[in-house]
Amino acid sequence: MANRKKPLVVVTRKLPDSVETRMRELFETRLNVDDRPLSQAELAAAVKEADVIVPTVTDKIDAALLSQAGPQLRLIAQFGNGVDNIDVASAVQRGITVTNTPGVLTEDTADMTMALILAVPRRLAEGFEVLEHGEWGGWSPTWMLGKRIHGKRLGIVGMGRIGQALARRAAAFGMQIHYHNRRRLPEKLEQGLDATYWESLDQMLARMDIVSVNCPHTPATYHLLSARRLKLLKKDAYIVNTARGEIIDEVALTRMIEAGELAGAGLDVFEHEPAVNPRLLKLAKAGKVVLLPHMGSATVEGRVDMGDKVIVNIKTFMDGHKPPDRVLPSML
Ligand SMILES: O=CC(=O)O
Repeated sequence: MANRKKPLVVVTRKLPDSVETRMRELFETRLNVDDRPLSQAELAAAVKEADVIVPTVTDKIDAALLSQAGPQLRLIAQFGNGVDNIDVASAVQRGITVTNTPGVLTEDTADMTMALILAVPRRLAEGFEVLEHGEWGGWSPTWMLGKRIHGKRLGIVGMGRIGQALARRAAAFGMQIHYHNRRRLPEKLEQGLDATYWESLDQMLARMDIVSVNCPHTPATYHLLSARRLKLLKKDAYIVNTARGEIIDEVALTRMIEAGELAGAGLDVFEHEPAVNPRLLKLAKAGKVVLLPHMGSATVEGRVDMGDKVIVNIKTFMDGHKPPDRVLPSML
């Protein structure tokens, strides 16, 4: 650690105050006080010097960047659950450990998913807009009717922590829970969730009223909901995505909603963030989609918990132990 007593930890974005204070106490820390995202050149300068880098979902830590890392870089402690911004295999090959912050954003992300499941069929954004524009003519038996949630079939794609937390919420709203996952859940867990397993994603998609994407983005899940698969959905089905934009073929999805081949969508994530396809924005104006700017895990409590996890991972690693939230290529 190059004549330094404490490891140099470079943090790429502004983190909650309490997290930054604790980091300063424990490590030699370079923070990003004005929260401007770092360019690739600035990231390269950081990995040349840092013992530990703390990136987030918006930083591209690919093989090209890692090839510029100094030999002192030992740990990439991601502030976030998803690690699709990091070339984990390259990092591990170079002897760099990668960690993330699983678990602490499960409930918040499941809440946001449920919020979108409610918002799209029940036309929340449209209702708000009517009031905002002073266009409300009063209650009417046939005006602003949405679709009932109760009794509908929810198909969860990816039944990990967030998928399961969503299943518990949706069951409380009277929805029937279906899921597709690489591995079937243990029988007890599946029964506890009263969830129906579909080995075939295609077959599940064809029968659902609402489909929620809750799997990680990996090479295997890129465009998992391809144009072909989206066509399997019922014409009056809705899609919700709080995972990663890349899992759905966004152009195909947009085209299908425009053509009336799908009822609508609730999206918290996009294929080319922070850019949002203007055609999706147009569909939002028309009340067909509800769009949010990647807010799934955005709670004060969640972000502090994520920061605390990052600190535990760094401290444990620096103390010579295996950090609790190691990410291995075999897990992806
Ligand atoms: O999207 C946020 C995360 O993966 O933590």
